[in-house]
Amino acid sequence: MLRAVLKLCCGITYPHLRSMTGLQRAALAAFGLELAHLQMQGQMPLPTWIPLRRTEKTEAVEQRTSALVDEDVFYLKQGETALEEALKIVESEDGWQLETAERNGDVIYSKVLSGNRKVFRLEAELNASPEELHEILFFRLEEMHEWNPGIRRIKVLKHVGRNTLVTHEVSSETAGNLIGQRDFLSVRHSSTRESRVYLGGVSTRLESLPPLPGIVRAENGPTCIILYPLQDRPDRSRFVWLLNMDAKGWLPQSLVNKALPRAQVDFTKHLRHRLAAQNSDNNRY
Ligand SMILES: CC(C)CCC[C@@H](C)[C@H]1CC[C@H]2[C@@H]3CC=C4C[C@@H](O)CC[C@]4(C)[C@H]3CC[C@]12C
Repeated sequence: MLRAVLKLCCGITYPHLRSMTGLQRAALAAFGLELAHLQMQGQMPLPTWIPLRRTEKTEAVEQRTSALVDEDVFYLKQGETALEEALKIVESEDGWQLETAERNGDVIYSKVLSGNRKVFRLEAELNASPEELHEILFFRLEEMHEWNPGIRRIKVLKHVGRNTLVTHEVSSETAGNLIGQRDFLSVRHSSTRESRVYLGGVSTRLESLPPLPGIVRAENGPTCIILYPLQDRPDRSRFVWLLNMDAKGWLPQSLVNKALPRAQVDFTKHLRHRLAAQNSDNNRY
């Protein structure tokens, strides 16, 4: 019954949704996200394509659990593969061109992959150890909007073990973003090897979170961040970030190719401020 009512509502509202603007769209997007979360927490019925026999409860629960386990394995594999593929790109030696060299020593190289996708590799030194950055950039992902105005919000939709996440990321409409608001649905995976931290990610799909009205769903190809401790200063890190993004929407490629390295520079600037704030807190107490 509830499902029928929901379907009816969707049908009736569809033409109006298409003509919505501004705040209304944002409200609707938030509503959609909440529904998706309810569904993930099992407070809403699963879609009909999961065969559940409602009369035999235990069997239903078992089926649901095994479906989730398959799903977990899927995300885990997707995350690991993304990291491997991104590392191959970032560690490839040929075809990189210097894009920008900032006064503070940060550099961005770019490279055109087959299929004409331009990817960007930022290299910087940061005033924090790889573990501290791992904490900020992975385990405390949902706090990112607090220190980075380029991000509207990040929500972890699913945890698979400690090192794999499914996340929904929404960029801001403002803050030097030439391109307009985008959202991303990603699987993110982290791993640690010999005091280095690797963060990988790629766009993924989730039936319960289709693109939101009014926000263009962009796509991440395999991307990664590598955090190396500096040999003589283990409290500092070398930060290497591969940005591999299809911003989608009808935009001139030249505009996108300017906005992406700019977004990397901005991101790094905000990350530095975040680290500086943390360091001054530590000195105070
Ligand atoms: C220019 C327009 C299209 C996009 C601007 C926003 C970009 C720069 C934002 C949107 C989503 C953001 C990502 C969201 C989540 C993560 C995972 C984290 O572990 C490292 C940072 C990283 C990878 C962010 C990097 C910056 C990011 C890609």
